[in-house]
Parts: sequence; structure tokens; C-alpha cells
Amino acid sequence: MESSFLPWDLPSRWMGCDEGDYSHLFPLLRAQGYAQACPHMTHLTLASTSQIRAELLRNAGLEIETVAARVDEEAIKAALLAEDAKPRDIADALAEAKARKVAMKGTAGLVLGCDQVLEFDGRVISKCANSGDALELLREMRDKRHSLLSAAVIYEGDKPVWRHVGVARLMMRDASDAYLEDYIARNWESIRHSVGGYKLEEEGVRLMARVDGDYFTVLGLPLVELLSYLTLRGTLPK
Ligand SMILES: Nc1nc2c(ncn2[C@@H]2O[C@H](COP(=O)(O)OP(=O)(O)OP(=O)(O)O)[C@@H](O)[C@H]2O)c(=O)[nH]1
Repeated sequence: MESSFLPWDLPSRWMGCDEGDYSHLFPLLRAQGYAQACPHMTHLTLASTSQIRAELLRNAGLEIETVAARVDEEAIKAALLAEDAKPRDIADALAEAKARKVAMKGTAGLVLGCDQVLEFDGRVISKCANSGDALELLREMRDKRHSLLSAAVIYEGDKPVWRHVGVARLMMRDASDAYLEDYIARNWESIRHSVGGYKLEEEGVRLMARVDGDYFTVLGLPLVELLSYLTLRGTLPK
């Protein structure tokens, strides 16, 4: 049986499947490192180092590859802020920059770039550099509202084919100084890469008085909208 996309040296023991249907082989092939040779096997390439984004996609049953985009986010953010760009546009532009960077390397199939921006008090808040800054930020944000804007952009070839910005609005409770100090001491190692200094699925939920919006958007990925698009275009079965 000849196949156009299976690697020529595929071990013969895997060639016993029916003509054309290899889906049950995918986990085996991926385990052997064949994914890159078979772009058909992956639903998309995630241009992100975010563990939670990869986890959410894999938990939803998607076959993904992850590639770090390595764009200079701070430079892009600074240039956009200098033009008074809105937080939504900053998140979208950063997500597109990441998707484009990886897509332009010739990555086959769909490439997903993401970015999350925290808007508080009219400002765009970046990730905290250390636990002291995180404690200071939480002291500022308690008993007040903030928004999380999670942008996603998909490239196919050299063009963007889909984009979405999910928005969640959160109200932090008026936590005590003592609690915030203990919270940071307990959680800093886990939350250091999360903008806002919390993970909603962990103890960060105890910082909140109210969460309005999509849970996945808070975690950093407008997952439901993404899956709807992939299903609509036939990448995922209807
Ligand atoms: N687990 C978890 N992660 C969160 C939460 N809120 C924000 N984040 C993560 O905080 C990070 C925001 O920074 P980004 O610049 O968007 O992404 P990144 O992690 O730096 O990864 P890149 O896409 O490679 O830039 C993302 O990874 C979000 O998924 C949360 O509630 N839970």
C-alpha cells in the first residue's frame, strides 16, 4: 500500500491498516516522532510557550505541535502604546506577530498565535518581574475591576485566516494584606508566568469576588470560538 504522506520508512508493522485511514496510527506515529513528517496528522501548530494553552488544546482532543514564536513582545507593545493603541488591538497584534513568525518559517498547515493582555485602571499591565511587584499589583487591583483580553490569530500559509479576541471581566475581592502576602509566598513559582499574578483554576480564584466571561478566555485562549472555527472549516469533524 502506497501512501503519499506516510514517511517512506514507516515500520511495516504499522502498514496493516485499511487504505487511507491512518487516524488510529497517529498516536503511535507521533510517539515515534513522525508528526513533523506528516503535517496531515496535526490539527494545528501552536506558536506559544504557554503550557496551559497547549494543555487546553490537547485536552480538547486536538493533535498539536508547539513552537516558540520568540517575538519581542515588549517592543511591539511599546510601539503600539506610543500610538495609543487599545488593549484589544495590542493583544490582537501580538497574537498575529507570533502566528506570522512561525508560519513564515514554512510551517505546514494552520498556525495559531495567542496573546493575553490585562487591562486595569486604563493601563495595560505586563507580567510581574518578581514576587514583590506581584504583591504590589494585587494590592492595587483588590476591590477593583480588571479585564483580560485573550487574542488568537490563525495563519494558513502566509495569510491570517481567522482571529478572535475574547474578553473577561473580573472583580477582585478586598483581600487583606496578610492574605495577599501568604498567597504570593505560596503561589509565586506557579503564577510567575501568568499575567495578573494568578491562575483562576488554582488558588487565584480566591482573589475574586466575581468573574464575568468565558473561563478559557481567563486562562488565555478563546477555546470555544477556536474550536467552532476549526469545525466550521472542516479541520475538526462536525
Ligand atoms: N494556567 C493559567 N494561565 C493563565 C491564567 N491567566 C493568564 N494565564 C497565562 O498567562 C500567560 C499570558 O502571557 P502571554 O504573553 O499571553 O503568553 P505566554 O505564556 O508568554 O506565551 P507565548 O504565547 O509564548 O507568549 C499565558 O500563558 C496565559 O495562558 C490562568 O488563570 N491560568
